[in-house]
Amino acid sequence: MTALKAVASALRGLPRGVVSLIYPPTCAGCGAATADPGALCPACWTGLRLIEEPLCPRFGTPFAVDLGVGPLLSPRAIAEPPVFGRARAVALYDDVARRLVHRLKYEDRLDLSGVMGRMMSASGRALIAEADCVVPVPLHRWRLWRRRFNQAALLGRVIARGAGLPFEPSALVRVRATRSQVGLSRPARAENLSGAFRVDAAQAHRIRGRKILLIDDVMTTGATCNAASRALLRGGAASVDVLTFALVGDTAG
Ligand SMILES: O=P(O)(O)OC[C@H]1O[C@H](OP(=O)(O)OP(=O)(O)O)[C@H](O)[C@@H]1O
Repeated sequence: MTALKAVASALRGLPRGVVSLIYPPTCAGCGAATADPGALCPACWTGLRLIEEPLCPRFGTPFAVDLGVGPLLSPRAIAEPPVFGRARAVALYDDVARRLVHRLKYEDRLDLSGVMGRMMSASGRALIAEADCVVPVPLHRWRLWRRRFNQAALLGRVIARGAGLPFEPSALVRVRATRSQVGLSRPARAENLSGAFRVDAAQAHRIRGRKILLIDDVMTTGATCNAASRALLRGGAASVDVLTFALVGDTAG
């Protein structure tokens, strides 16, 4: 056993209170002291713009007012119907949600995938109940080599484990080394991702005929999730729903 493993194993054996004395729990959003590990402080909770009903059944975008007329599609869902069936997200990509995603993805805070994944499990309960398996949006192998982890896979693993669903991180592959979507216009984002994914022929049996829950950290235009969903459906998936931590944009109307 390495020294690091021995320390980790010893810490696991200690009562939680003792571990908290050595590593006091801090807020996942801002780093302030909290009572419980993996929790958000009251200020970050308040700052998180959680997405609640009423919302567009396709994109999951919240409506500003409840017209009381049942499920209504957003203008965007009518104008550009997505390839996936339904998308849901925990929060609008604002302030606290942005900070959480950035800490996970760019500051190597892999531990945040636990609390973020559990929030996604709660927001995506209806989608999870109908899914057969969980597939994360893959990174191209070069990006994975540089970053050393795939944030969508970390979140997907937490969600799959919580739901008792099969986790399939290698069924879908990113075959083109696309540039980051950050800074691109809406049409350029769609162009960038066009044909970027395909189902690995050797793994196709894992998704064939299955209802897929596709996981990503953020949805902005939906170009990434559309391209990934298209590849999954071409590869034989029965349907694709999307669950992300954050959704860029404001209310749908
Ligand atoms: O809905 P869209 O307009 O497609 O944008 C969302 C995508 O953009 C970001 O990834 P990015 O391309 O920056 O790659 P990265 O995850 O490797 O940083 C994000 O992680 C989503 O995958």
